[in-house]
Amino acid sequence: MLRIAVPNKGSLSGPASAMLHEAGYKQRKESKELVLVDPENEVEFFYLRPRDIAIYVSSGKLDIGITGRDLLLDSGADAEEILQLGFARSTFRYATRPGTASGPADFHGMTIATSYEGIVAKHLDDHGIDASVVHLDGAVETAVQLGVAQVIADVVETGTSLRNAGLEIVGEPILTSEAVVVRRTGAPADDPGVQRFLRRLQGVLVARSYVMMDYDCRAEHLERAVALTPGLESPTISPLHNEGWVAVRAMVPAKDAQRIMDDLYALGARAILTTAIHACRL
Ligand SMILES: Nc1ncnc2c1ncn2[C@@H]1O[C@H](COP(=O)(O)OP(=O)(O)OP(=O)(O)O)[C@@H](O)[C@H]1O
Ligand SMILES: O=P(O)(O)OC[C@H]1O[C@H](OP(=O)(O)OP(=O)(O)O)[C@H](O)[C@@H]1O
Ligand SMILES: [Mg+2]
Repeated sequence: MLRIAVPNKGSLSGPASAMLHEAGYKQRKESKELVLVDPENEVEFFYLRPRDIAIYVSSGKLDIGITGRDLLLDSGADAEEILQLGFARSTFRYATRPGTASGPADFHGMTIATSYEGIVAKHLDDHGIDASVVHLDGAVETAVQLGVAQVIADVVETGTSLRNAGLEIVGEPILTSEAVVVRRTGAPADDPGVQRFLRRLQGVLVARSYVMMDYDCRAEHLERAVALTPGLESPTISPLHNEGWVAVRAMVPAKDAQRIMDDLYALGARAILTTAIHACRL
């Protein structure tokens, strides 16, 4: 049975469970459940603190886990990401009060507050910056106001938390993060259970970002129409009862669907329909 670590709290928890549910797995009904067996799908889910997940996976006690890239890197655990999941997207950045520093090179002798000590210590070391790091569990934006640090390093999504604390970003992003699937570094890549799990999640990712598009067009416009809807491999073309017309079916990126429909219409295509994809295996 495949043993999978799932975040039990925080920003990753809800979207991770939703994605697993969409992939056909049983998910816990109550936030107090710590382990859930899904015998039909031959998997066992362990609900763990997001920060601990890479450590469990690197120990080999669990086969794979869902966590944030930033948490994986911060842990220093011997684990690697094998699939990007597209949620909990953020950047990791330094911030200060305006006028404190124009770049990380100015941090010499300052104190930096963060919940991600591993990432910050490595970044400072890599750039030869001699600053102290103070570890805080959360709400690090307040550390400057309370005089615990002159600089913070934290997760930034919209920047609202920084603005509310009167802070501004300094320097380039230290890293960009999103939810990822991790496994122990060098674990066999061809494990059939892991491969099946990844295919299911990839199916969800595709179903979320593509729609199916159908339309009719005159045969003489087919090449130009197909250039707009090339599909993932190649579109399906079927003859219509009306001579000189064909029906086309292709997957298109959901975000482009309306623009493509406009362009197809302008080309003379008609009966243009888009439908949601609920699940797929490519
Ligand atoms: N506002 C946010 N937007 C996007 N991703 C976020 C946000 N806050 C945290 N994350 C991501 O969530 C993961 C951190 O999860 P974790 O549960 O430790 O923290 P949290 O979501 O801040 O919850 P908590 O309230 O328990 O601190 C990281 O991968 C981080 O990049
Ligand atoms: O750029 P924003 O959209 O404001 O999002 C970033 C904030 O969200 C998270 O905080 P969270 O609310 O989880 O609290 P925490 O700092 O205690 O973890 C993160 O730690 C930042 O503080
Ligand atoms: Mg947080």
